[in-house]
Amino acid sequence: MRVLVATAVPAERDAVAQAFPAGRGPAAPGLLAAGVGPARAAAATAAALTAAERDGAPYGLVVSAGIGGGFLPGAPLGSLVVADEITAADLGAETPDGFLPVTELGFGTVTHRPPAALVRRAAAATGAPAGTVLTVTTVTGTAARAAELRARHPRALAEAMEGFGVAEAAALHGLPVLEIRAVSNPVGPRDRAAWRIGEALAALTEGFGKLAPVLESWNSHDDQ
Ligand SMILES: O=C(O)c1cccc(C(=O)CC[C@H]2O[C@@H](n3cnc4c(=O)[nH]cnc43)[C@H](O)[C@@H]2O)c1
Repeated sequence: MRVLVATAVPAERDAVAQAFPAGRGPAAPGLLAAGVGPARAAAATAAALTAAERDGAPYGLVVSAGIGGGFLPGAPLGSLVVADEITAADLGAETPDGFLPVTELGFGTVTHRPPAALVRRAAAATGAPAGTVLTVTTVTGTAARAAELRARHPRALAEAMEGFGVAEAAALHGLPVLEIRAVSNPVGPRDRAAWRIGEALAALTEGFGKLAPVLESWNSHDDQ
């Protein structure tokens, strides 16, 4: 089964590629630097999936991967998290009584759930905790916003900007999705000096090294 790994930027794509030094073989995934943000990620991922189908080499699994912000204490700097829920945190409406997700307005979806057995295997192989990974269109930059997100999503381990878009594209193609994030910064007050992008990229490489046999051996029929 072919696997497509969609990152936001080339540095993340290259960090994943380093885990597959030969760049080929059964475990080597297709790699796509899809762009930043859920809309761009969805469009680029959908285009790649359509092209692969057209070329007679369809993908069977899509993985959203990259760096992200971590909610402490579950996801400290340099750690890895696996999403068991991929949730669009700001897709909805503000009301005087608080935020309403689009689902409560009668539209669409706000959460995609990766296959449970795949999540378990990915978490076991990497040693990463499994939890909700939020997709936001604005990087959290205040303690108040971090507290609001945590209150609405108590299981959240991390936030990033692409997972939900990648998951929407995968769902439109009838494919399962997984999201893996390496924590580059805490979710909270903006402190650019505290970002540890190099450490997070190294964690991404190490994590994909451990994930390779899981991706290679997994097929959707044995998800239980
Ligand atoms: O605020 C800055 O100075 C700054 C510096 C470098 C990068 C950024 C980004 O906004 C990168 C967004 C990019 O990285 C992912 N990411 C990483 N951490 C977070 C986060 O805490 N919240 C949301 N997204 C994050 C995201 O997936 C994008 O691809 C800013």
